[in-house]
This record gives sequence, structure tokens and C-alpha cells, in this order.
Amino acid sequence: MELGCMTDETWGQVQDALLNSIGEHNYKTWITPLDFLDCEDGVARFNVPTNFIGNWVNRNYSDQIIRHLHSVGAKVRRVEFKVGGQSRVADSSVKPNQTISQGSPQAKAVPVPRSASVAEATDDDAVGGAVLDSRFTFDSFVVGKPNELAHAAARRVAEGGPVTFNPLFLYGGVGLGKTHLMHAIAWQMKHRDPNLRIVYLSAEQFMYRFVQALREKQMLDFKQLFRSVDVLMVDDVQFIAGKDSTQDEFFHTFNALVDQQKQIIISGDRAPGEIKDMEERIKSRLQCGLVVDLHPTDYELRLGVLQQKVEQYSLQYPGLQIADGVLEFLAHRISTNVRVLEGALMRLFAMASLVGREISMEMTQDCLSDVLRASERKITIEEIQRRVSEHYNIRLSEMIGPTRVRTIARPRQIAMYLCKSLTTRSLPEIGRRFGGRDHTTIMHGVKRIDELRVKDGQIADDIELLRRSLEA
Ligand SMILES: Nc1ncnc2c1ncn2[C@@H]1O[C@H](COP(=O)(O)OP(=O)(O)OP(=O)(O)O)[C@@H](O)[C@H]1O
Repeated sequence: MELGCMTDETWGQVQDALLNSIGEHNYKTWITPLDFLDCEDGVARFNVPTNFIGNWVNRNYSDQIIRHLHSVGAKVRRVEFKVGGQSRVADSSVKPNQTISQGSPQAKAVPVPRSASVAEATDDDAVGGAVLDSRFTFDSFVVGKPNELAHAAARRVAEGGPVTFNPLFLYGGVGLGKTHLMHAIAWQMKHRDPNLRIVYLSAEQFMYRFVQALREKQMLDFKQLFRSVDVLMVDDVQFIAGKDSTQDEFFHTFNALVDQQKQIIISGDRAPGEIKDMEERIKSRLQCGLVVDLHPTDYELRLGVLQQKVEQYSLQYPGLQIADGVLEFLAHRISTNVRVLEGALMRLFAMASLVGREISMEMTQDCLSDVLRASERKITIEEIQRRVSEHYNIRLSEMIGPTRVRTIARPRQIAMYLCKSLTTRSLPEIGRRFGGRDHTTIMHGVKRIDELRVKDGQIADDIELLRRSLEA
């Protein structure tokens, strides 16, 4: 089907769909104020009454709007929100809350002031890569135990000098700061040497560029472009898993750059070896350098992020007060990812500025009831296995593997016990996640630990400690 640009009619259909998907309250607050202006060259433009609404819709709903527009046949790549000449931009190929650079025709300001030295360094927008978010710097990255290794590795790479580990592979769950760290590396490298040719892009964008080059018979240019950069950064590499030709091209680009001693930085949602449908030769290349993971946030890190954001938002909303205990409450209750945490805080500030009151505990519970409900702690089997392995200083592969040596088998049984008591997973499911063991083995393990808990104080203490840390 040949898609057309957006019209009043398609916008009407999308509004209906949004009403269904985000609920009446959110719809009235965020979508009703949007005034559809026009749609040209795949860019749909809206007037918004305030910067805040534009920014909020861009961060939280632009992806959904674009998706709904596609589903009703509107050929829209990007939505743009304008207020008095400023605009918020979201691109279907760019992550939400990334911004379009000053070099772009849709240039816009972001609410947080950017560092002048870094801003100047963006002039050439890398080599056809995505635009870097000016907020994602090392200065704004809060370091805690769960991310200190990844942060140190990123810092080390950003310092430049001889390439010591190639690639740097950063991995971790959703919203834990992979993109933030990659942008921070790029900013610092650019700052150090403005002439460096740095390409940052998502694996999805790499694929689109590759397909476009194929279609337009520009493969030579494509190869030259990517093989002549000084630093290549590819975000969310898992996206190319299962996409054979893109993987092939990625593999050759990767090798060409490594041969030239050019730094490569890659991110993924899991360790290279665990990416399904990724060619073995790519997995093994990805493991050749330094592989570091960002662990799920802990309470202190979440509190640190919240405190930093409060400082930032206070500039935006001067005079707003936040009651004692609110940040601690949020850090305790919202234990998913940092993006959710940031969104929650931003929502509170918006609400408090609308009603002109301090952010109290009552307002927090009221305004964030949906987020708080959704964040009710769900402990995963993987998390338990990881924590128990760390606690007993054994490898995760040993925990899941076949060895029956007591020093491994006992922690394994403790992990099985915790899986049974802290998750809703069935015994066969737990068995599968422990290297395909039978459910009777799990049952036996759980029973054994139940007995030992009573007799062995050390085991009881260990279990209690692990339980508390998992539930934190
Ligand atoms: N340690 C941190 N300090 C400050 N901000 C953080 C930190 N970690 C994450 N954030 C913020 O959380 C948001 C999500 O982070 P980011 O986009 O880097 O996550 P990601 O790991 O790339 O997630 P995804 O898997 O969705 O790509 C960003 O606004 C980022 O600035």
C-alpha cells in the first residue's frame, strides 16, 4: 500500500486509538492540547500551548503516535511540536527524548542548558550518524555500584589513546544508561579532538542505511563511509540479529575498523553470547574486547539520580518544594529503570506546578498511582541466579551447569529455593532455567534448603540477606 502523509481524518483516527491506549485522563491532559498543523515530507507538525506539553508528548507519546499513524496508512516518519517558533522533534528512527541537532532544519532547544564546548563540537553531526543528546554527558551520569564498572570502562575509552580493548561492549536491561554512556563517550572524544570522525547510530539505523545503499546502488559509498571513521558506535546491536545481509555487512565493517585500530563501541540488551539469532562469528568478535554490564539499579543509585534530576527540574520550575521523604519513597518503590524514574519525577513537577502546591507524599501517591502499581517488584529467576552466584563467588555458568561439587551445588539449591519462594514461576519453568533440570530436582533442592535453614544458622542468615537484597 502506498502511504499518504497525514490528514485531519487520519489524525482523527489516531486520536481515537490513543484515547483507547492511554486512557481518558492522559488523553485529555496531553493529546487534546495538540493542534495538528500540517504534514509534509513525512513530518507531521503540531502546535502545542507550552514547551512543557511539547516536551512531554515528545518523550512519552511520539512513538505511539507514529505507530498509530502508520497503522492507519499515514506515511509519517517524524512528529514535530512547535511553540512560538521552538519545536520538539521525534523521529521514528531516533529514540524518544533524543533531540535534533542545530545542523538540522528542525533545530530546537532542549530545556536543559547544554555545555557550550560540547555544543560546538557537534557541527558535523558525526558522519551521517544519529544526533547526540546534549544531556547525556559524563557530568550528568550518576555513578553507583551497579554501573561503576561500565562507567569506568566508558571513561577509559573516552580518554582515547591507543585502542586497548576493541570493541567495548556495554550491555544491560532497558533504561539503565547504555545510550547515555555511549553519548557521553562521543561528547568527550569530540571535546578532546573536534576533528575525530565519530559515528553513533542504532543498529536499526545501520540496517536502514545499508538497505537504502543497496536500493540506490550506493554500496561503495556506504562501505567507504563506515570504514573511514575513527570511532564507530552502534546502539542496540541485538536489532540486527536474524537479519542476515545486515549482519554480514556489519561483520565486514567491524573487521575493517578493527584492522585499522579504530575504536568500536557497541551496546546490546544482553551479553554477546546470549543474543539469539546472531551469527556465531559476530558473537565471537563482540566478545573480543571488553564486555561490561550495567546491573539493575539499587536504591542508592536511584536516589542519586532523583536528587540530580530535582536539581535540574528546580531550574525549570523555580520555587517548587518537595516534601521530605518523597524521593526516598520513589527510590524505594520504583525499582524498574531510570527512564521510568525520571518520567515519574517529571510528572510530579508538572502536576505541582499546575496546582501550585508542594510535592507532598499524598500528591505523589495520587499522581503516580499507575506507575507505582506497575512497578510492584517482580524478581526474576536470572536476578536470583546472579545474586546468589555473586554472594558465593561462583560463576553463573557453574550455577546453571551440571557440576555436583558441594561448593556449587549448595548455592544452586539456595537459588532454586529463592526462585520458588520469591517468584511465581512453576517448578518445571525453574528447572528449564537451571540448565534444563527436571522439576523433581528443583523440588528436592527446595526441600533440602527448607530443612537446612532450620539446622544451619549460616544458611538461614545467607538466605535472609539474599532475600532482603533481592527485595530492596
Ligand atoms: N546513571 C544514570 N545517571 C543519570 N541518568 C541516567 C542514568 N542511567 C540512565 N539514565 C537516564 O535514564 C534514561 C534512559 O537511559 P538510556 O536511554 O541511556 O538507557 P538504555 O540503557 O540505552 O535503554 P534502552 O535499552 O531502552 O536503549 C535517560 O534519560 C538517561 O539519561
